[in-house]
Amino acid sequence: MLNRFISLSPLIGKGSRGFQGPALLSKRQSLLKSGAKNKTMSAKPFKVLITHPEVPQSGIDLLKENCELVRVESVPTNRAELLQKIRGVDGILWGGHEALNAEALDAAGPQLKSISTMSAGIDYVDLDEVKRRKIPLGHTPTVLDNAVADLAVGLLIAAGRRFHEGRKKIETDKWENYHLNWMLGQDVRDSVVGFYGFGGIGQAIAKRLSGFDIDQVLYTTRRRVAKDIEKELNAKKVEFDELLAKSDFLVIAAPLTAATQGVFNATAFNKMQKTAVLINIARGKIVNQNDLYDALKSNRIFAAGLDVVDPESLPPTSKLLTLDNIIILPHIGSATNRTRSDMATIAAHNVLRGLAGERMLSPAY
Ligand SMILES: O=CC(=O)O
Repeated sequence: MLNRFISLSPLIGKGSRGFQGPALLSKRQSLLKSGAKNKTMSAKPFKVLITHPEVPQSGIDLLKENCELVRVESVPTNRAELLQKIRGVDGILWGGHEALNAEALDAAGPQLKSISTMSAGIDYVDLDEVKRRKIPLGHTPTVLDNAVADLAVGLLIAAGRRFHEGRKKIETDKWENYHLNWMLGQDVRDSVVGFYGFGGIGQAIAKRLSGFDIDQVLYTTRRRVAKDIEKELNAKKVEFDELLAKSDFLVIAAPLTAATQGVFNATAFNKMQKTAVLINIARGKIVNQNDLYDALKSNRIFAAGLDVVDPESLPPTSKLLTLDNIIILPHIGSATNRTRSDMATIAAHNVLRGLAGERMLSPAY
């Protein structure tokens, strides 16, 4: 009966999975444009909590057709409000990055059938707890690949070509371009670009960089990517040590897990080239920040560009901010209007599909 009311299969293709790479992007784009035109019902059988007041209207409009919406109003999220409003809901669109754990699931109650985050990374979710309760969980990878990839390319050039340091030179009246070797940076042309993690975001970055005449893409992942993707992107899977040794630019694009936490530490930096540039658009905790500070301060590596740090917010007193050879952004990889709206659309579809007992568009497990 539930399926009859809110099945999205005709709209999004039964069993369709989340985006797996550039090849499938066009399919996702047409999905997003198609919108959801479900049959309007007189009674709304589901109660869905929206945990953040700024979830874009695209997602709200989809959900409100068939669901009674309950909304958290506070920003940053007031946990007490969330825990009170979560009681008795059937579905949740988890709009922020606050802990989705046993406390929240207990407060919701056993009728909870469907949750989607509005993020690609789900390191703030207690996944074991969600799985144990057999609650379908969705997330929103892929729709943010392009926005994050654009930002990563920006960071890579900004760090390699010393944008931040250049700006400081002007501010401190140290414009010394009468020196021929002043402010020289690293070429992207003919460089080896390494990826630690090579999913949709990594591949979207590599695709963009092919326009910069790079020499080769290397990547380290658990599983090899499809051969046609390797061919298209001139990419080769290598062991971590080779990645460290050969990359001129090394981009971290892997999820934060127990296995990836702290992997970029002093040992790793000591295996990198002195001219190497490190980019992190994934999660701050993958990098040991003290070791990164030392590596940059001693010019053990050339520069770093970070969109993610640990903790977030980074305190303004952080010693990282005293360095010239680092550029740091406040985790804005997916922060474009269109991407945020697409994320809300996919999250809403996930929630609706979970409520209908159907496979989510982007299941997280
Ligand atoms: O970092 C952003 C995300 O995981 O969506």
